[in-house]
Amino acid sequence: MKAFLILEDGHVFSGTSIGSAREVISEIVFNTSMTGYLEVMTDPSYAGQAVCMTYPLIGNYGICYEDQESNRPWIDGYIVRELSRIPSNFRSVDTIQHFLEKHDIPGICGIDTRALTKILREKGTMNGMITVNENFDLDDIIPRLQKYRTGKVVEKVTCREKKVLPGKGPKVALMDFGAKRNIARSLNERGCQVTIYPALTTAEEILADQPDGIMLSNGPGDPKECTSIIQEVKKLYDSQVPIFAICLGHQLMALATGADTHKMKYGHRGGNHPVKDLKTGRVYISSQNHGYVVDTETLDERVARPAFVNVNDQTNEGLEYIGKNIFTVQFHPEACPGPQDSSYLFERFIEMMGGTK
Ligand SMILES: NC(=O)CC[C@H](N)C(=O)O
Repeated sequence: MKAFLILEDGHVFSGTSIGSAREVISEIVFNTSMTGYLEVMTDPSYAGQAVCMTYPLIGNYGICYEDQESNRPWIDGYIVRELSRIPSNFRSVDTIQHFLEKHDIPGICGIDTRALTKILREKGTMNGMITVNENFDLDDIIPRLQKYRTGKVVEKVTCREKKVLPGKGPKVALMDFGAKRNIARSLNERGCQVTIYPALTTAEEILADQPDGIMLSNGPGDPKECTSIIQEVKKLYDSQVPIFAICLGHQLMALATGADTHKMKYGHRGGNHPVKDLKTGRVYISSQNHGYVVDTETLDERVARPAFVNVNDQTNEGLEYIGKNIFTVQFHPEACPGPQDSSYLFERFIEMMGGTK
């Protein structure tokens, strides 16, 4: 079946429908990872976005459920050049086609993803529609695309109930704003007892459980949409409990302590983003997925100082909070997909909490 990707600037790509035939409007972003497509699809930070994979052949090693970063795919739509017809992998239990269909997620294949990516890089991230309706009316669709806003998405992806992963080491409270599974796993396999809390849990409730440390997770959407969560994060900042935050968590801590964030032109999504540790000068290759960034000019130097910078575009990649046991990163030390260069940061967090007991 034919499908179309219509961008809000009027570009139309024609390809073949994959997954569900449902029509969807979403923000269109691109990801440059060469592997790890299932981790991307199931990363809750993509809720509210349709993802174009720049790697030209997707699906060749099938779907291995144990690689999922959450219990379902969260992308609004999927855009690929070529979908592998014959996945081959001894661990594979499904195909992308079936996986998307099962979760009612539409997609399009057979389009020039390189041309699409160039448009997004030149004009910036924009909204788009994936549809199988051949009689679409651009005059009707374009104003709808221009008006569309993603809105609040954290509430949609967070867990419904508190959950404990037992461990003999430090007790970590993990705030689930749409956490990738490998954050809890990275802490748990280093001995931590991890309690995962729904995003709207109050600071009082978390602190009453007396955690040794608090982990603020990644998550979808504009950080400024998380108004009530930001107030709770401020209370966590005011407590003396060590805090480590990743991506959305990093942005929320910055907003909670008076700094500002803004939307980037087309964001960072992929597995090869170089970040430099400003203390040591050492560069790590990191996994990234974000469209917003902390404005370093708005940082109060008495509150926080930049700890990491992106080597490609000099944007902020991490903060260290002055006089506090708090550090936060914009990139993903939990990888999945992507390089594991920065997984040592979980060990740094454990040391901040007093080490393994
Ligand atoms: N992976 C994340 O946590 C992303 C954070 C935020 N939604 C952004 O796009 O910048």
